[in-house]
Amino acid sequence: MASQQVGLITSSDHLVLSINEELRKLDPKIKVPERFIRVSQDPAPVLGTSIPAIPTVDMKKLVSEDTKDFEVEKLHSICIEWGLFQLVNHGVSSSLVEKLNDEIEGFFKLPVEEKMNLKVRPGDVEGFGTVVRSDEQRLDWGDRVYMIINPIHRRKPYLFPELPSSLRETLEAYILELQRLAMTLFDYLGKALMLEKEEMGELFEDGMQSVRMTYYPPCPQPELVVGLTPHSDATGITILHQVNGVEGLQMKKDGVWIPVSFRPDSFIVNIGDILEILSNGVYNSVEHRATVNSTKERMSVALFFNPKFEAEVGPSNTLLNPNNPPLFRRVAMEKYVKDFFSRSLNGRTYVEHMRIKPGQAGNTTSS
Ligand SMILES: O=C(O)CCC(=O)C(=O)O
Ligand SMILES: [Fe+2]
Repeated sequence: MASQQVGLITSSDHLVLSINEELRKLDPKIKVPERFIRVSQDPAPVLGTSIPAIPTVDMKKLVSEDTKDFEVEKLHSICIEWGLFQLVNHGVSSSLVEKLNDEIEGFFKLPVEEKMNLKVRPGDVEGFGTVVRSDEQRLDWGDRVYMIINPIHRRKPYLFPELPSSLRETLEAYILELQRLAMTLFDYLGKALMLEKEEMGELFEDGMQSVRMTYYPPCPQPELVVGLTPHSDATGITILHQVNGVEGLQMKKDGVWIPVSFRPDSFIVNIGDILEILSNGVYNSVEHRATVNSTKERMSVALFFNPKFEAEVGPSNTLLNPNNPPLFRRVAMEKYVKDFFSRSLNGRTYVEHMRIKPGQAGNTTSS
């Protein structure tokens, strides 16, 4: 039987792409179009046997007087060694999380024409769809919507306010809960790094926050594609929730891809570029990617927590001394965001771009 091509929806300017709804009902004989094929992109092996358990941080232990010293130590070594952990006993109610799951599933099931009302506009990166920067760009096997959610005046009037009202309300409640959680985590990360007491709060309170919701359809040849290109997050921390329990996240550790398995009632927290820079390289902004499978659709929602737009990002002065000079340049947050948005997701390129090269001054801003 002749192989069928999977339909793609592109906007007239070819900036935006979304995988057609028909992917849901894919005939297993359908061949993956060339533009999705990524096999040779990252040949790092995937650990198949004796997969190490993803480390766990227990929020209850972190905040309890009796256990917090031990848990902060643990948090510190996990952020150095892994840059990623599952957060249990996070205190976000399971009924809110279940409601959010239903809403996100409902959103991705909407007719594509409705979702395209939220499509990324030319020159922008926020909205529904993937920005396609060149004809050669290989595409991810997923549909996604990305938007800034905080500060509120930075919300695009045609995005967050235009989400279906029940999704918007649930997401709003979830964002509030996760803001609280993220600030608590920043507080303990500051303790773990032995920063000045107010340093984390001043940087991240009322910070720039964004959300990405992603839908990964089943793929007839999952080994040929990726759901989300390998990347590190340009954030302080990211809190990821896997909507329908289907796994697919992988992280790179010591040059090897490790499947990230976690308790369904936990969140995955990962260290982003900004915390690697702030900690002067002590913490690791972990490279990760999403894989897909042949039978099950997968969905995730990631909340990204960044410093406030007015802040300057750079290694914390508390950590610097003549024996520990800055490893990264300083940059105004506003510029950092602009630079990041002008690039495609791709490995750890941005954090490496911020690294001071031998002979380079440490106080220059990113170019
Ligand atoms: O879907 C996932 O598991 C990963 C999502 C992610 O890494 C992101 O949105 O930045
Ligand atoms: Fe990510």
